[in-house]
Amino acid sequence: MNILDQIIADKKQEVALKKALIPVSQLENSVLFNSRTNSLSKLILNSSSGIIAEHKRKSPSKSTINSSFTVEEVVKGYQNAGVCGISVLTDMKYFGGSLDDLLLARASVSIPLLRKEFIIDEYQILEAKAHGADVILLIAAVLSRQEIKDLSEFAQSLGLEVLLEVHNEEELHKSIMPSLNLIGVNNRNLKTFEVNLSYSKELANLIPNEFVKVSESGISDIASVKELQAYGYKGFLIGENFMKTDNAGLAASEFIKQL
Ligand SMILES: O=C(O)c1ccccc1NCC(=O)[C@H](O)[C@H](O)COP(=O)(O)O
Repeated sequence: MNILDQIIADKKQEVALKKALIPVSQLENSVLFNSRTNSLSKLILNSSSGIIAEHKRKSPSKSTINSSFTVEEVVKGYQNAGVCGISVLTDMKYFGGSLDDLLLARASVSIPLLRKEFIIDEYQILEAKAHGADVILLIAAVLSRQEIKDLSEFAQSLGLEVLLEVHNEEELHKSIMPSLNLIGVNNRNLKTFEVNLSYSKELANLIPNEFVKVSESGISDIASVKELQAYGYKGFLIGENFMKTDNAGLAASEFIKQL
């Protein structure tokens, strides 16, 4: 079993447990559930940098990245730096995140928040909305076309945008449909952890222009962003490069000033 299969097997158990503990009605009655959402895709299209900065404590590929920052200081630093949106990892076992992180982020900033999660069930989309997300992630490698359709349409019916993540041509072709807003190419192979920006470059022309193109993972220098911009990428999801420093917000600010 590769790491992605393991994460999904754990996630199925986690979701079943949470469904038994917290009823849908509780999520739907939460204060944030009926609040308005912000469009990440519009902000990216109107920005010159397109940076989506990630709150990431640890990862399966790198173990601990940073455990000393508070969520509030990271996300406020990112917002002050001028990022378009913030990705908040909510998986506890593999990334050290939680839905409380998302809630704290929502209380601290007004810019769009992406719930970075392994979404396999509508229940997790209701959780995302109830905890202040504006965007959800769907990973093509772990979902069928029908599941992507059902989950993305459900998210959009709640006012959430959808970032669909692919890693190869087959996943991209399977997934293209109108109920997506952004298409992200993950430069990290989630089964082997190999990182290579060539994945974004190879898929760039195959992504229809109506979707905002996002390049994800392994981005650590300005030259890479400029190169990817030339391939039509407007959004850049960056986690470790900022989180591994002493001041994630400052690192993001210095990065954006050079763009
Ligand atoms: O980051 C990992 O090791 C990882 C392993 C297995 C599944 C997902 C994983 N990461 C999720 C992400 O997509 C990244 O956190 C995100 O794109 C930012 O990447 P980076 O800038 O390289 O931290």
